[in-house]
Amino acid sequence: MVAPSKVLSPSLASDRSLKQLVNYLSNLYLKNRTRISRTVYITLFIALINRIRSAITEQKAAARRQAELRRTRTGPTPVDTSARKKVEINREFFKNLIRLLRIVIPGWRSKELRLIISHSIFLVIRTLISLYVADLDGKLVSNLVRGKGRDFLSGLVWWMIVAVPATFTNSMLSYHQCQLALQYRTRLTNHIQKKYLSDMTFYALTALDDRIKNADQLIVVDVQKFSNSLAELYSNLAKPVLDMVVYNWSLSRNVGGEGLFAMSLIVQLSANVMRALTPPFGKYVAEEAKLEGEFRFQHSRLIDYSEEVALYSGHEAEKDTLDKGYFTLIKHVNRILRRRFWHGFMEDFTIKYFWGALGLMLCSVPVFIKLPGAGESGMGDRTENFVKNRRMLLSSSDAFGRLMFSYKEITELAGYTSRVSTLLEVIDDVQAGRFDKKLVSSADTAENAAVLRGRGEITEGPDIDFVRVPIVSPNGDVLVRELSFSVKPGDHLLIVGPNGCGKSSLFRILGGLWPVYGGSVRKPPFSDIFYIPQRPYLSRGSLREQILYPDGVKEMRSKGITDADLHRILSIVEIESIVERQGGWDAHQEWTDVLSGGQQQRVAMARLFYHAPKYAILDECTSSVTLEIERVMYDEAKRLGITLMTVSHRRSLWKYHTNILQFDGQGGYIFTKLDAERRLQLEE
Ligand SMILES: Nc1ncnc2c1ncn2[C@@H]1O[C@H](COP(=O)(O)OP(=O)(O)OP(=O)(O)O)[C@@H](O)[C@H]1O
Repeated sequence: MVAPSKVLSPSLASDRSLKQLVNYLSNLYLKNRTRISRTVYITLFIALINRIRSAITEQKAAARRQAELRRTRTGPTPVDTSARKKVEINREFFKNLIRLLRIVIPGWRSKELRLIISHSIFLVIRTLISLYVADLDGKLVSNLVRGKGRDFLSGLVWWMIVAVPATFTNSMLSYHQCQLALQYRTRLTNHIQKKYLSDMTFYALTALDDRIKNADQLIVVDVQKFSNSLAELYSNLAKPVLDMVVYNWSLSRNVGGEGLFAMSLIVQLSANVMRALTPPFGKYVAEEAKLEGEFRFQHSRLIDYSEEVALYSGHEAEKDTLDKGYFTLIKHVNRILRRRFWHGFMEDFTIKYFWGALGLMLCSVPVFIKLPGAGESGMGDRTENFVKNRRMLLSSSDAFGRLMFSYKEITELAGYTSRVSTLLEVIDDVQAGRFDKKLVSSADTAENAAVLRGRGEITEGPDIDFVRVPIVSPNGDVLVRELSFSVKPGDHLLIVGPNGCGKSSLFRILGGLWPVYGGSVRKPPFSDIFYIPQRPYLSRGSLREQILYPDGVKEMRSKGITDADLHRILSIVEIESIVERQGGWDAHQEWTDVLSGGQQQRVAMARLFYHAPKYAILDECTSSVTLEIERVMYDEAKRLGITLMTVSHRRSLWKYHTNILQFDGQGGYIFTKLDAERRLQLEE
């Protein structure tokens, strides 16, 4: 019999296919002009067309709803130039596919391979059951024709018994296919996220390289589509190939034409019955889209704040949040899968077998109940036609149709393979220090080009010492040709200069985000330097985690710090009241929305006191707080023995520093002591 999903598949429901179907049904009608078939064909014909039309309308409406939902949840999809790349089925595709297959099926003993094997076994079982059902069908019909009521009834009982393993196998196949897609996706997402959140790759990918514009879209959407496509392709290729071999071998034992008509009636009638029993899949899909959107949003957020997270070295904390987002989504998808499994079981059983049995009983009416005008020979002719039609339908629409569609699916898979592979290639390049960025025109000058070709030396030490280090932006703009300065523990450095002269860039080099193109840099280990930006980064998590970031509660406990200590830290910057106001330390909020700009800067200061690092970079981080709070902050930081490097235009801050690095915005700079005389000069 033909699955209802196939009858209603969008491809079949296209105008051309519909025309072919109409022609086909008309031919059948002309060949079978008997009284009963005329009535049955006309009814089924109208029902089928109605059903296809309503399926098209439903699908269009669902697609519109999905698109609407995606727009409201995630905003417009960013344009990715890699998407426009021409994708072909060639050596490159197979090479990339094999590379991805090695990730999603990591070994002979992997769960994925076990799933593929059991999926294949169920495919074989389904074909065998189909053959058996075809055989049984033939016997039933022949008993019907011969008027053997007893044999017909016992055949009918068998039919219902076989229905149990048959429908179970079908449900199992779709369950396996979804499980396989999910497994592939989990493997690939874990693989990519592990790489993406190591070695500051998430920062380098956006800031230092132009090839990937929307890593979030690739990781969240394209990986999923690739996984689905790969899982679908296997069953869509394996099944028709298997069917063709088996059906050729078994010659005339097919199910066929009558199945299509019976199924169209069954689909029509069962649509009403099933509606009452169908779980709210629309709601589930909406929820799934919402969770997808949230997961994607978390990735977008990481891109928005990649610099801050990188300088905080917060990749582990971010990975936790992303993993949590992903597993909430997968939990939901798994729940839907289980519902779909039982719904599919029930749907298959009712539509294909229960209603199939009723259809056969309907055909038996003229045999057991004498209809006026119906002759014995007419019955035999009808049966023969039915059997002939069955064979025709299966051989023409099933195996060949599937194989034809599989080419389209392979092309789609090639598209997703190319996108996911490009992401992995660029990640590998970026991790190996190979960047592809459009350079500014000034990078073409001989002198600047020479700077860009060079490489500097980086060593670890107790202090910060830059010797003749060029400051170069990622697009090759040489901001300062040679910068030399040093900061010893206990020195406090003030950095001033016009906008865009390279003040923050200095910290990007210090934090290891930008490459060192020349000279030598000596710096303490990354864990000894703490960065506070002008726009404080507030993570997704509890209020407590905002103070600890990028530490978690486990690290806090291991450091012997308690909530009372955190409370004391907050009271230094006079925001201890937010604990009560926001609902305690464990309260979860979108903190950037609920805290004011000044409060957010104070939380960042509290974070500095919690970590008490050896060095702190304060990048315009007191712009929204009062002079009094600024004083408290500098006094407390110095009391904790933190060496400070401040970027600020505020004069009030000069008195807290011992040295000054002053850029002129033309590539020149002065590095000197910041004593009373110098302060006077600056004030002039
Ligand atoms: N990811 C990037 N890609 C390309 N250019 C960048 C990038 N980040 C910064 N730049 C450029 O580097 C230059 C120096 O930037 P930087 O942020 O160091 O300026 P700044 O001195 O801190 O300025 P401000 O006082 O406005 O914060 C600017 O011209 C900026 O456009």
